[in-house]
Amino acid sequence: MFKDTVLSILEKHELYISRCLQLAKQGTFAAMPNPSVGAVVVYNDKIIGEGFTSAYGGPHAEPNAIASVKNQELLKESTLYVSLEPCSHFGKTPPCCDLVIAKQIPRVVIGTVDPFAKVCGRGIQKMREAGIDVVVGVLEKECQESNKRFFTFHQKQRPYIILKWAETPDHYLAPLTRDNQRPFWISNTYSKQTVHQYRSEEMAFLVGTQTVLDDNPSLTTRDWYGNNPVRVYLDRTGKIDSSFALQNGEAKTICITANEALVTTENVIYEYADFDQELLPQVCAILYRHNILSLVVEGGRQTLQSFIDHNLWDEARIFVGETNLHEGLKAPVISKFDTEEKHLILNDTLRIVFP
Ligand SMILES: NC(=O)C1=CN([C@@H]2O[C@H](COP(=O)(O)OP(=O)(O)OC[C@H]3O[C@@H](n4cnc5c(N)ncnc54)[C@H](OP(=O)(O)O)[C@@H]3O)[C@@H](O)[C@H]2O)C=CC1
Ligand SMILES: Nc1c(N[C@@H]2O[C@H](COP(=O)(O)O)[C@@H](O)[C@H]2O)[nH]c(=O)[nH]c1=O
Ligand SMILES: [Zn+2]
Repeated sequence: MFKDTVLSILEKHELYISRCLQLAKQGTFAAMPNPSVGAVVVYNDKIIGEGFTSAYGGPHAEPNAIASVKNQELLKESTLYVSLEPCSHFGKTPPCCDLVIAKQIPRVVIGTVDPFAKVCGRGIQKMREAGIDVVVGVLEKECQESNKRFFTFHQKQRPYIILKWAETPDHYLAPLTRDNQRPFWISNTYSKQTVHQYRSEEMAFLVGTQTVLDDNPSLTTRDWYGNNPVRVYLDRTGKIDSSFALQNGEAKTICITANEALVTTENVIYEYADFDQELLPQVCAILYRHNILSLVVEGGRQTLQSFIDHNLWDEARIFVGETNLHEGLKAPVISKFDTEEKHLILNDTLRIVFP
């Protein structure tokens, strides 16, 4: 298709990095906490090899792309395109930059530098020192966006934070009074299934104390495929005991508390915080220590509003149901945001808002 078109070098670079980004999407959730990367090998304007990051612990995109090239001799005259700088450290796999050097690939085009402190330019430097022609910064913003959880984690030392709640069209989160320890459902069953899909995609879900007391949530992935997220809840004094679902051992669970008499059990890891100081920076530091790249804050109102008021959010997913409540607990308010998408889920509207 492109044979008869004369593409500038930059257009070619952008074309192949775009393909890397398409490939990277295939690995996004399985690779976490690793970034998902795409790589293509190009010989004489033709793609001869492709790869993306395997599930966590498996080979990275570059070895996968290189291994897919049938005639390995052609690597010596090819260009490797990759959406993130090839790694230079020994993690679960050996450094990708060493493989690129060993295969004598003469040119490498990189989307963006790796923000991870152990790499961060070292992969590029090592390849240049080996005589490889390295170009950096093609579709840089798009490449960073494709690994937004990983970039937020390394650049801000906190997880990528998604706020999520369901509200009525008249902006209520829950009725005023409750007579059982179950959630009051505002959104429909397909929205609920969507939330369970989110639970399989993001690394942790957090709720406030009152939500645990009122709803007794499980925060598990029951209505979708995949793993349960890490469950996190706030419990300053220690009101939540083993009768609550969050302590049933179904998933790794972290309780953030001020009560140092609470000791970690098989089912709950207690992390201590000073609730007289700003709590949320402490929550972020604890989750960073647990290597949690993404967090969904599920409620309730006070907890969500405190993340909003501290500007500690990267995305909000708001499910708007179809039935008014007329009175109740008011939904959180985001008074300023940059962009908004709207999707229909049967009669619910899903608003996705970015700061
Ligand atoms: N429609 C929906 O999507 C959802 C609805 N809900 C509903 O929301 C209701 C609960 O909301 P709400 O009453 O606002 O309670 P929360 O669940 O937000 O819990 C509030 C409590 O958590 C602790 N806490 C929260 N944020 C902070 C902070 N920044 N610093 C220190 N402590 C903090 C405090 O505990 P302490 O006072 O002990 O220090 C506070 O009283 C429930 O009825 C539930 O059904 C909940 C989730 C989602
Ligand atoms: N009521 C309400 C939600 N409530 C959220 O879901 C939690 C219950 O999770 P689980 O016990 O795993 O099903 C509950 O504590 C609260 O955080 N979510 C929604 O998508 N729509 C809704 O209408
Ligand atoms: Zn690598």
